[in-house]
Amino acid sequence: MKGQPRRAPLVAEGVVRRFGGVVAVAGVSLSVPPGAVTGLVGANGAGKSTLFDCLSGAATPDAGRVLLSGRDVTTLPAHRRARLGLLRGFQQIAVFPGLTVGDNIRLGAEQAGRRRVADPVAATDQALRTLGLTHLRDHPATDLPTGTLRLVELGRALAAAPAVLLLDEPAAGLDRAETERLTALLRHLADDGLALLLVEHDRDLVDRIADRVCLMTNGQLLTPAAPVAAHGA
Ligand SMILES: Nc1ncnc2c1ncn2[C@@H]1O[C@H](COP(=O)(O)OP(=O)(O)OP(=O)(O)O)[C@@H](O)[C@H]1O
Repeated sequence: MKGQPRRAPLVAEGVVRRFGGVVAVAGVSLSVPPGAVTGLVGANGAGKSTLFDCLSGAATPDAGRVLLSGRDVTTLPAHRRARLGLLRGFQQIAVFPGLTVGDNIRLGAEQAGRRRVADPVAATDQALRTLGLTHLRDHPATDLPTGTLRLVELGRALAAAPAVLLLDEPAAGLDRAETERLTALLRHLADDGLALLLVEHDRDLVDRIADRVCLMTNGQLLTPAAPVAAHGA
């Protein structure tokens, strides 16, 4: 993490989410600081995806609050949170195959709204450059390797100028070289100021990239802030 500590742009306070009798998230408090990678690990069914849903706006908590840069966004839907700088990537790759790589990424910039991204074309160019995809700008988003499609999806989030990025299994389906490239990229984004929360089953990857790791079990966070390593300090 660079410089002085800054206010965490994303904070969860006592978040609870139930499905009938199942308490999927049982009172989780968490802050996701800028300029750092926070890893979220835990066994299948621990509640990680449900917590992500509550943070991103895909689900509304039954209790507790979600704050984005100090603003209570607990009941705001995902697209409104995106306009405030909270973006999420999914485990399942979701690019639009009928569009080019550039147009897929530009969608993210457009959806962010002009108040957040004044120039969607420039934001698209910047994301393409960051991801090393400029040469594929006019390529249809079909017949591309999984690793490239993941980058396109990441590009859509980056073009929306996120302050907070939630990534669910971003390395799923990637080979070793692609995983290395993604790891370096995510680290670079965090060092640039992004608040990154990462759910990842590849514990080795988490330990290499994360500034701290939160362990979730039975809907609760066991280790809210265990330091792992100093990156770029
Ligand atoms: N839509 C749903 N309806 C009922 N129960 C659900 C629903 N979604 C999740 N659950 C339950 O909530 C608990 C937490 O699930 P969740 O998917 O959040 O865990 P997870 O840590 O993301 O697991 P995985 O690593 O397998 O994705 C589990 O007991 C799961 O069965």
